[in-house]
Amino acid sequence: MIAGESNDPMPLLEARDLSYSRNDEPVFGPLDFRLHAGEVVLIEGDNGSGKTTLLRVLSGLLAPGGGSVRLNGENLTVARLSHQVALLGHQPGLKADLTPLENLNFAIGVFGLRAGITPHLALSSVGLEGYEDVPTRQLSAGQKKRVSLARLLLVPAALWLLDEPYANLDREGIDLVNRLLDAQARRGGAALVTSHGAYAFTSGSPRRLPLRATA
Ligand SMILES: Nc1ncnc2c1ncn2[C@@H]1O[C@H](COP(=O)(O)OP(=O)(O)OP(=O)(O)O)[C@@H](O)[C@H]1O
Repeated sequence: MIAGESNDPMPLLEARDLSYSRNDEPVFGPLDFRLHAGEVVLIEGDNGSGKTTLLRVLSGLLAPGGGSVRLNGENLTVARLSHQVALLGHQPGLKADLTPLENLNFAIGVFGLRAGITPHLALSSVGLEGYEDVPTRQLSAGQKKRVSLARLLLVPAALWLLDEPYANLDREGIDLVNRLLDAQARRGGAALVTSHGAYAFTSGSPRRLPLRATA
């Protein structure tokens, strides 16, 4: 039994005995953790400790080797994942030939749109006003990262899985990520964040989930 289980409100995300192995070699786990609405949790670990692999399992890209993941008390399904979980990976996940606006409209078509925001508003919130119609291939790495952040703002997912969201960003971009995480927590969402940087989510003192290389 996990400490505090009987008194806890329903967690947004719950992992029990979660593990992943590759070629019979353990990558992480078994892990038990819960993430509640309004929480940002930092996943910490050395290079190769399994942080990216964990996020890929939680986002449904990889099947768990063992254990279970529940979202709002229910087992993961592809339909639930696509509308409730947003993954920001190492790669920006954008079509290079499309403009930022076209990329965002594509994402809205697949994942839906959060109430009260538009693609133009999202792009201006991440400092990309004036870049709406530029082919994405012409953007810098940091500007592409900002388009990915605009996509997070647009989609209605309650759970954000952010893999090194600060990578390629300047100081102002780092502050932007922290403001977005704050806003996500305040509106009742939650986020799991991997980062090597000491600048990660400095608002309050976020809970930390340590991962250790198992091999
Ligand atoms: N596609 C793959 N094929 C085989 N092994 C892989 C693959 N991806 C990752 N690994 C291995 O799985 C382990 C965990 O990798 P993972 O990328 O999850 O670590 P990480 O904690 O995110 O690392 P980093 O801090 O360097 O980003 C490593 O030992 C890595 O070599």
